[in-house]
Amino acid sequence: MSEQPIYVVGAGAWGSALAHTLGLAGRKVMLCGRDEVAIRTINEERRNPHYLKMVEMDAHVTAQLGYAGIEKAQAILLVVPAQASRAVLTEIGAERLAGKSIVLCAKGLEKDTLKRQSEILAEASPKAHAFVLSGPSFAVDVAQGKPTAVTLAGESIEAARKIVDLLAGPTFRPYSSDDIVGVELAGALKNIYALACGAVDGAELGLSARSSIMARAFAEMGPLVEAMGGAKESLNSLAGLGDLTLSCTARESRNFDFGYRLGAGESVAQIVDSGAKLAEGVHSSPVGLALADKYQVDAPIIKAVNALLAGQAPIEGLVAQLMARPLRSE
Ligand SMILES: NC(=O)C1=CN([C@@H]2O[C@H](COP(=O)(O)OP(=O)(O)OC[C@H]3O[C@@H](n4cnc5c(N)ncnc54)[C@H](OP(=O)(O)O)[C@@H]3O)[C@@H](O)[C@H]2O)C=CC1
Ligand SMILES: O=C(CO)COP(=O)(O)O
Repeated sequence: MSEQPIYVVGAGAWGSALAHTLGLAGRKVMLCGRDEVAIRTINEERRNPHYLKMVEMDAHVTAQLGYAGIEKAQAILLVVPAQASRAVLTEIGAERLAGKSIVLCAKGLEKDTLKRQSEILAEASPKAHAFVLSGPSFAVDVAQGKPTAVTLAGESIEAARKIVDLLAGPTFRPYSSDDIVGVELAGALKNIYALACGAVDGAELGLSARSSIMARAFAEMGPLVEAMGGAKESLNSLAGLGDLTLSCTARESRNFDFGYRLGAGESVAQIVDSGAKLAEGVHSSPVGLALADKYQVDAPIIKAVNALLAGQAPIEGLVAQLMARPLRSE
């Protein structure tokens, strides 16, 4: 029997980049999208007309509308925005996902429910096996074959290693972890902090201020991760420190860019109305704050980002408030 394809659900920037890199590694891939023109163009012209247009999609990748045949997938990568995951999993259906390895690639927390991606999967298909892919990885870099290392978490190291072997390629190197909670929180929270660091840059508060926010963000994450059942040590990883560093320093990060524009004086509405790309942190910020409240963890930077998004204060005022907090040891 010929090799069953890996299904990649979501033909946006990250889904297309992952499909292409898996194809380059010799894997058979089915890329599932919802846009007819994109599907046709990928199959006929080997490029996604909406995302990463410069990339010639590897010949191992086929695209299709919807999820036909997904029950036979070797593994499934879920690569839609965090707020869309539940609807997509529900549409695919619990039965077709049962017993399958599902690699959750979104870096976000669900609004209203405060759920992580693996919790959403457990509700949508209790018999599916959750894995989490996270770490410093811009789609454009991965798609262009630039060297990238990421974290792949599963219920156990042994389980994670099987998926690592399936996804690894010459330029894409996953490291295994058994801390699903820590890894998915790291990915979601770094987007909130990227908004803060972007705003600091946009307001020209200086590189020293930006690094201070990054370091304090790293310290802020630990107690929340631990309170929610993850391991603080998981933050010393590609998914933790690695992604925080990338997203908090690069204008290529959509979250950083969104924050930058806020810091430079635009409002959330202006940025959204201008057709800004997906910035997961905008949706995850209120969830992060609610979780910090729920677990009684001090999270002044997440609080500040929420105030910034709500238009309650400019970043300059919020940083001044952070500077006025009681002095203490690190
Ligand atoms: N881009 C990156 O560098 C990285 C992104 N990620 C994470 O991956 C996730 C996806 O990001 P990314 O691919 O960049 O985002 P994009 O905005 O580039 O793409 C999102 C894709 O999901 C599709 N989609 C949106 N809503 C639905 C829905 N309800 N049902 C079906 N499909 C839907 C979109 O379809 P349509 O085009 O038709 O709107 C689009 O193809 C995010 O959580 C992000 O944080 C993680 C690492 C790197
Ligand atoms: O997660 C990412 C890089 O690791 C992509 O970041 P943005 O979603 O901010 O562009």
